[in-house]
Amino acid sequence: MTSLVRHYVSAKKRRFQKNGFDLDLTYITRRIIAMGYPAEGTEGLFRNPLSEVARFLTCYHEKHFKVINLCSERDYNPAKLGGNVERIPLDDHQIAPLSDMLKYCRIADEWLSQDENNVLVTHCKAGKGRSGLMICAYLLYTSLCPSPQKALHFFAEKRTKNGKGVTIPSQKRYVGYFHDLLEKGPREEVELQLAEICFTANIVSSKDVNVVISSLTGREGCAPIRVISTQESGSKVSRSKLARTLVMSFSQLWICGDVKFEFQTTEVSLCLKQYQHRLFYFWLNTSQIEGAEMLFRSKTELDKPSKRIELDIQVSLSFGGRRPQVTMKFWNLEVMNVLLGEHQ
Ligand SMILES: O=P(O)(O)O[C@@H]1[C@@H](OP(=O)(O)O)[C@H](OP(=O)(O)O)[C@H](O)[C@H](OP(=O)(O)O)[C@H]1OP(=O)(O)O
Repeated sequence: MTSLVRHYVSAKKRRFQKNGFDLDLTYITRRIIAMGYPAEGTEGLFRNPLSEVARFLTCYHEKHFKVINLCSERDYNPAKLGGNVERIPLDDHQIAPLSDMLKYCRIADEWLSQDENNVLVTHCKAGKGRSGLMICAYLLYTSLCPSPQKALHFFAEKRTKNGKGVTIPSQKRYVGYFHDLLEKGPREEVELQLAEICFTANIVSSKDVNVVISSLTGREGCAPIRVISTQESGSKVSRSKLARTLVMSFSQLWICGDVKFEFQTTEVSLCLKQYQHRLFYFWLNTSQIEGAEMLFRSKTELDKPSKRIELDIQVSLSFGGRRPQVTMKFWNLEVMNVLLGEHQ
């Protein structure tokens, strides 16, 4: 019964089923493993049981495995997996800053180059989104894959039966950003002046929309820079219900680093309490924006879009100016250069 539940939960991911093992675990290459969370207690009934993961690793890779836990939402005692466990905490369904992607690659490279028999085991919760993001970064770092598209395809084919590995558009975008970092070196940190958000969607004709703009601030997580609500009369918003278009304008709104835009509507629950319903979100890194506009042409380009949004949605951000970063420091250019220097 538990086996059926585990198979159901691991869905289309390829499992390791040999010699009495049945785990949500896949060899992406001979030395790179992705797996689902090694869980204990009730969670172990429907995910990989931690004791089975420990037994597998000891049986196949004794003293030659290192585990990287990418979950920010849960943890376990590293000793239960032999002690050689490192954590790079990332939030579920979100991006990793480029510095964390580089950190992962450095840890992987150092470990794998120590001994031909060493393997690297990466997991998040499902071992698909966040793990895929980091493993794709490493496939590029080691030139095993020549392009972001090839890396994403390679991971998806190895890890899943339906070719759906990293599916969140912002995570895919960050694999592209990482490739750019490897090819061209770190870019100068820039601040962008956000001049306008233009939003065309079915929801505009019937609902008020709130946009929460937040910025990644290292380990403190994501801090809101600005919340814009079309309900507030003070904000500069123009709406055409017929054209289903909403335009929000700003004069002095500067954004920098890894920035998240989350679009929401205010809804009322059955018990008459107000709550924010998320419509979709996306991430960008300001240094990677080259033109004066960033455009999302359809629902498929947005992260975790709500069922309430129709396919033909369009969102654009217009930037009024750019300047070298002066007020905030997200990742240290010097350190990035040193790390990349050693790589090249
Ligand atoms: O792709 P989906 O919709 O199956 O979402 C995965 C989630 O499945 P769910 O939606 O809860 O059934 C999945 O959750 P569960 O394992 O199903 O609890 C994870 O959150 C996974 O992210 P990651 O691989 O841990 O980074 C999620 O993967 P991403 O969507 O973040 O790629």
